[in-house]
Amino acid sequence: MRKIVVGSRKSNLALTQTDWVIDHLRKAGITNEFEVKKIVTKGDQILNVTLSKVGGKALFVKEIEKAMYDKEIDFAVHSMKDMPSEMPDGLSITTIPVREDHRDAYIAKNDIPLKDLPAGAIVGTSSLRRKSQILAARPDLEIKWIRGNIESRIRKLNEEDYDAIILAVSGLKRVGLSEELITEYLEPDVCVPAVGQGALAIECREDDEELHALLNQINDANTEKTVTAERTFLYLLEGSCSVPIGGYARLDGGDIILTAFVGTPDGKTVLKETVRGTEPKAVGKEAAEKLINRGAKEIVEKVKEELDS
Ligand SMILES: NCc1[nH]cc(CCC(=O)O)c1CC(=O)O
Repeated sequence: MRKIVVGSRKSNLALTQTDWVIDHLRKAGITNEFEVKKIVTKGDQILNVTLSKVGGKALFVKEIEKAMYDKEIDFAVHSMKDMPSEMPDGLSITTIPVREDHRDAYIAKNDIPLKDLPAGAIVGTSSLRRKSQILAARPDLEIKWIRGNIESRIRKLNEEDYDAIILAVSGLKRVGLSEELITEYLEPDVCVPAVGQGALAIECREDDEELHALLNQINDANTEKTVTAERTFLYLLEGSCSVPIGGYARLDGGDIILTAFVGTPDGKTVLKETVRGTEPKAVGKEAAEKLINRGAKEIVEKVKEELDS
């Protein structure tokens, strides 16, 4: 029986996600041997600059994709929200397992609620999407960039001058940190999450049909539907996680309900649309068109120009 080699970044989050997938494949009855191969990516090496300035999420996936082309690895597990909206030739996201919590977590020193933070309090995040929405709710706060893995952000909250930080609930749970750290769960009506947040993307060679059949055992049709609606919207806006875009879709009976967000980094303009429908791509497209009609493309273009300069 074929041994399957899985590529993973070295971070605790990446290794945990990879182990989660292998564990679920085993539980689904797959008896193949699995080997995990650790790969160091550029994104892991560059820690002292704003992520959006150095090329965004592509930095985390390039080396892994090369290993896949070279057949050094057979598949890789990524955070869905780190996946570019377009995939390189010959590789695709073949499998989407069931989604973890989609929300952002607000974690404050001394558990002070977001509405009670004093003016000028410092909130740490390196995401323009989070910055835009936090400033929209609280224009009197200060946003300060914070980098590093989840564990080191929690440490920086305790040791540096941050009053609060924002992290994905899913990441926190996956690395085994306690949800008791969370002061508030930010529902999508307060902070629309990143497209794909909480979901995993399993990427492999398009022609590896034997592997597709195995991986299909852990595909989750509902997550696939909602993530497809979200990613269609992201693709049509030519967005990535380095610009202030968010999208979250849920199911209501047979309907998909997508809330899509585009804002300016200063939070002064916040555009949101909620679209309901039955076909994921049509829902994503309708949300994109509605936001584009309201000037979303111009916002995205302007942010991209500022990041380039
Ligand atoms: N941007 C980094 C990143 N990429 C994926 C996750 C975990 C969240 C997820 O699984 O979607 C995180 C951490 C965070 O945003 O707090």
